[in-house]
Amino acid sequence: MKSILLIEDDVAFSNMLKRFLEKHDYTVTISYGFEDAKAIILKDDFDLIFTDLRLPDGNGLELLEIVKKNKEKTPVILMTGYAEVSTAVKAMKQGAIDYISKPFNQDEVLHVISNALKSEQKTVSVPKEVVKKETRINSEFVTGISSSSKKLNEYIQLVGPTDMSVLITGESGTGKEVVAKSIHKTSSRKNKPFVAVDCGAIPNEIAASEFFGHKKGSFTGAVSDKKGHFESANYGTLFLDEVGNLSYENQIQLLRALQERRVKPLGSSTEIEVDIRLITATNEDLLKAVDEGEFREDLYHRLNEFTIKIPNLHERKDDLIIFADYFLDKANVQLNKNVIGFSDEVLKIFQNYSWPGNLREFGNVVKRATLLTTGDLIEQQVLPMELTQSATSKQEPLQRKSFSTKDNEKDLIIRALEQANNNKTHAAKLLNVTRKTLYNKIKEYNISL
Ligand SMILES: Nc1ncnc2c1ncn2[C@@H]1O[C@H](COP(=O)(O)OP(=O)(O)OP(=O)(O)O)[C@@H](O)[C@H]1O
Repeated sequence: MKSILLIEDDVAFSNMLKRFLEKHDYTVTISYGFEDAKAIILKDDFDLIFTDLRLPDGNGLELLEIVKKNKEKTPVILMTGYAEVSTAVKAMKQGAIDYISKPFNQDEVLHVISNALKSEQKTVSVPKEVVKKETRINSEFVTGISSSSKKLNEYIQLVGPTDMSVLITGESGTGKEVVAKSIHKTSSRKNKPFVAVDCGAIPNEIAASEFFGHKKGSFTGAVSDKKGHFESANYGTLFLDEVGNLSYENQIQLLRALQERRVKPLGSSTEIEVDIRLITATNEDLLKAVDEGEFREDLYHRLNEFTIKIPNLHERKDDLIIFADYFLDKANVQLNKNVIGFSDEVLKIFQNYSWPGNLREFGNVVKRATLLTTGDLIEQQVLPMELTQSATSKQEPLQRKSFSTKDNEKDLIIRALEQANNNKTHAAKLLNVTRKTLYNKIKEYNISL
């Protein structure tokens, strides 16, 4: 498989071109800027370099010079705007093998590339950089390029290798669990278990048994021995999501287990030593809960050795295209589709939407749109209404005060869940009730999800 280094700062365009070329059996590495491309060129070998003439921090002609000096045999094709053709011709005199003016069509680009490769018979192995990038795409974590994403990643890299307890805050669907996993993966515990527990989903009465386990017969319904989450996560990381939902009694039990580093399953007389790293997450204001006496201050400080706040998606607009692309890749694999990219209108709609459900909503929107797309590009028609409706025609608010009759209540819950793509935290927020109340209501009305 021939390898191409594609250097282009237009994220949407480069990602689309990458996917198109990959469809035609090329391996493509993208670089968005001059300095980054220079480092890659010096480090790895490619069969072809395909670069834009104008880059935010340099230009294609300088890159051409670097290639000619260091990787003399690698052919370089320049992409130019219409008015820059004369510069491109000059570039060819300096050693570029060809140029192509934008906008170009798919046949043109394939033709130019295959011609350039034919004239250069040298084959190089797939560079390490490519393998690394491919695994990044296969991984569950996208780093992003916005300044808030860079900061987020810095924090993960900084706190990951330590054993500090991390409290992750952020609205529903912003990626708290994904960040927790990423911290685990950068720690020395990475080959040990990562156990995620949704505290909002555990009824108060069984929380102790869930956390610490139980012995058969220790209470009615304990039909066999059960390992608790602490024991399951031993030597690894325990991630407690929605930690603010723990009852006061459960908070005391949790604090004790953390301080003593041992747990006792219900009905057992033996304590088990546990060595876990704790990561917790909340989308509530825990400090306010502390002030109001609902969350123990000592536990709060024990959990909060380091805090990471994840920004909302609308604060990470520079990352939108990268995430869109990541979710599209994922959806293509899951749905066995081969959609190449997004129309310009769709990208504009993505930029203008407020994304109340954050990355979870974005992933769901892209997946649904991928399923509905029959051509190469995702078009506006396959987007859900709430994205295409004008910002002024807001949906009827779903407020708790509307909870009146039972039928009305059930109906409201179903609507909220639909609107929130079955994200219970988001649905609870729309209804202005706690997540716990929502769980209880879902159970009470037997609502299937
Ligand atoms: N950095 C990221 N890279 C890739 N995918 C991400 C990233 N952040 C979030 N996602 C995706 O967004 C969705 C929501 O992420 P996650 O479940 O971690 O959010 P959350 O904040 O824990 O939500 P909740 O508060 O509802 O529990 C998931 O599908 C996840 O894969």
